[in-house]
Amino acid sequence: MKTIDLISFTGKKALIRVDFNVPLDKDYNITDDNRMTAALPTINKILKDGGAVILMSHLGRPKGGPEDKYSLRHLVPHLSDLLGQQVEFADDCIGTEAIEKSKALEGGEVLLLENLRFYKEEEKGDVAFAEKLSKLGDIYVNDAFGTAHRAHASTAVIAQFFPNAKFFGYLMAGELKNAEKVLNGAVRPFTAIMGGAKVSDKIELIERLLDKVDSLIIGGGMAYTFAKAQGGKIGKSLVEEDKLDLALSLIEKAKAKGVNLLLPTDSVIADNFSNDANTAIAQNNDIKDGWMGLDIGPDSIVEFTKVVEGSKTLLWNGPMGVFEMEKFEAGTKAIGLAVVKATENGAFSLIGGGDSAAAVAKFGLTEDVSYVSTGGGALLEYMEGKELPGVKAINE
Ligand SMILES: Nc1ncnc2c1ncn2[C@@H]1O[C@H](COP(=O)(O)OP(=O)(O)O)[C@@H](O)[C@H]1O
Ligand SMILES: O=C(OP(=O)(O)O)[C@H](O)COP(=O)(O)O
Repeated sequence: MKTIDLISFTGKKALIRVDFNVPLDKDYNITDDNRMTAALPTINKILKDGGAVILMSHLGRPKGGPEDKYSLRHLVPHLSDLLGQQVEFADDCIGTEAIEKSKALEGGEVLLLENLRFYKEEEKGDVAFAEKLSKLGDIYVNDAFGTAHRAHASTAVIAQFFPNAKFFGYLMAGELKNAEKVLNGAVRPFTAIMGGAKVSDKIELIERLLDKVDSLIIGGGMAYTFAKAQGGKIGKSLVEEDKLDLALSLIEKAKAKGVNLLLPTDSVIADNFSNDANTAIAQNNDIKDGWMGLDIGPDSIVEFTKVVEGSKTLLWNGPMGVFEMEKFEAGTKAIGLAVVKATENGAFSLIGGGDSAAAVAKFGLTEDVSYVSTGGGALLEYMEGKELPGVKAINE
């Protein structure tokens, strides 16, 4: 793999695409800095070599012009703390200020550019815009795994201007290595745990995983589409009516391939979507009219936990319930603890997806699993077997 270990950055300016798309509260405090800390090893290696670092990123989804709430300026104090040195900031990612500040940058110094998505050219993958960005550095490094599934100017198009000077950062390399380990080098038994809101988001992944896993656990909101497809009464639980046939065919495929498919047998049900709702336990095929399933129930926890704890490779994408509300967090927490127990017993556990990472963090388990990916959509697409534009651009 073409990583930054192949070169020394002494006397060079590295232009690094990072994914600093971090959540901010209304006072611009960073509520989860995982994506920033994950990029530190790359930045520090280049600084240690004596190189200068120019960081570029997007933040949020601005509509194509500057908006203060999406300014990367808000990240400068925390990034300076993390690096133990003052980070310079340019009010624009191209133009005179960016050029002058990059030129003036000495080895060991760090410059952060303003949000790339303040230009609509970024998401359009505009070649002229990519070329302007490319002028700022001598070497291009892509460490933005979370954005690697986007064919944008800074993530993919820019690479053509560095035919002999484009590399993966350590975060990219680590993410790809771990995803590969699960997808093509899994020690058995291999269990995938899928959850979250919608089946439709994860169909392709489920289909592909049926060729790889020994067990597939399906929980969360998507489980009710399976329950209804099998003739169950699901009240007003989340359902995708147009995916009922697909759910049945996935059950059939699992059977044909000898995959142990586990669906919840019971649920924590509620009379409305709120932490103040009245709750009860119900069989998954017998949920009262007007009630909805918002977490897996106690019997399902026991069944799922057994399989998780006996696994040697685990891929977890999507929470088991509405873990953001205390009344519906038990299923996700129990599965998280089972993943940790399996990991302590030698399993490799990979957690992916923004909400799954948030759930693991909420229960304080981040340090106790093998790897929490910084990618949501990017990891899913990689696992589905798609070529990520950000990866392809470096490799070709
Ligand atoms: N039974 C359920 N009913 C409604 N929403 C659910 C249910 N179970 C989980 N969810 C919601 O699904 C969301 C996460 O789904 P998703 O985006 O697919 O996960 P990820 O970001 O980990 O890939 C969470 O906000 C969670 O509250
Ligand atoms: O947060 C991100 O992806 P994710 O929501 O899939 O985790 C990335 O920064 C990509 O952002 P985008 O989905 O606006 O292109």
